[in-house]
Amino acid sequence: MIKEQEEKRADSSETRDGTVKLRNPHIELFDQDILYHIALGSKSHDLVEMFGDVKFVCMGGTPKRMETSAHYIMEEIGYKIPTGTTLMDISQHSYRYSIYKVGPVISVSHGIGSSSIGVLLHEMIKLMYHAKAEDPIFFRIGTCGGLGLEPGTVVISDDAMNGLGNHYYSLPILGKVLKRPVKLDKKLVRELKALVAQDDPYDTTTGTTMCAEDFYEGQGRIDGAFCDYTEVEKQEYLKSLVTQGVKNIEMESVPFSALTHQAGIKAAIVCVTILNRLKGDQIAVPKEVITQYQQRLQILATRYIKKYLQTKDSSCLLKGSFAVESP
Ligand SMILES: O=P(O)(O)O[C@H]1O[C@H](CO)[C@@H](O)[C@H]1O
Ligand SMILES: O=c1cc[nH]c(=O)[nH]1
Repeated sequence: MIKEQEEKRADSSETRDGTVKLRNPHIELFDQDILYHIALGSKSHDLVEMFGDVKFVCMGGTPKRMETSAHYIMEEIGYKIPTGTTLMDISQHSYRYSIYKVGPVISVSHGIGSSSIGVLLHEMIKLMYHAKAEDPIFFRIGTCGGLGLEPGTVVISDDAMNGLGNHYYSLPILGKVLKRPVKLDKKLVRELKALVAQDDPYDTTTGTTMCAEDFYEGQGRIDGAFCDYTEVEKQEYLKSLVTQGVKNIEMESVPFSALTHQAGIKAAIVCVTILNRLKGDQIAVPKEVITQYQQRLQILATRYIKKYLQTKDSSCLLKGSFAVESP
């Protein structure tokens, strides 16, 4: 009972008026808050006008995936931009991350690994705060290595842990290690699972995601530039992960789930396996197949977004960002 209550409380991302609260008293004292890596600022841009309607922030590793995803969402939610214009990368002048906006949905790339997504999360959370966006939900849609799963399987994370099996995000701050607990919204996991269609031609499962600090040795691969362990030791390690309920390995789940939880933002991670790590390390799947696999993530996230928009006031389908196409 107590556990249930705790879960309910922890699952609730809602602050009293739904806007994102910052746990940083300094920001309010600045003349302007410069969101350096996304090339936006609280004074240089009207962030409320630009992003006040945001309900979803979808993140994924590559700019191309997030641009494609924005186009897919645009099609699916029936969002129109003027003929002769195209979606534009709002943070193009940062040369770091790419941000697309389609009505109430932001689609943004986060690069590889904890520090890259960590920096972006600070700035996206602050962006939501400055924009006064209400109850935004964050999704990470990514690729991963599966453990005993058929390539192309979709994994909805219900927990995340680091390479030491810890369910917290540790970061050295002022010379001391700060640990922030990992927490994903259980209700959101259930809602996403409920959107899996019986005739989806692939499996969708839930489980713990391991977040590695590296693609090669950090994930126990034997195909990096260095390797000080044997194939047998690697297999033992991967099997021990399976016994801990780990379904997949990627590189951002821990900071993503810890920092969104810290900000009181509901968040979910949906990844597609591009290989079965119990069978090998090299990614031999053709790029076109990986692109098809990635569409499965867009499909699931978009089902959720559409359902949300159908049940809420569709007037949030208002503002986007587009650029005029050159003739
Ligand atoms: O496909 P993305 O979202 O980049 O996610 C996975 O792929 C990258 C490694 O190839 C890491 O970022 C990992 O988390
Ligand atoms: O094995 C994999 C595949 C994609 N991304 C990862 O981090 N690991």
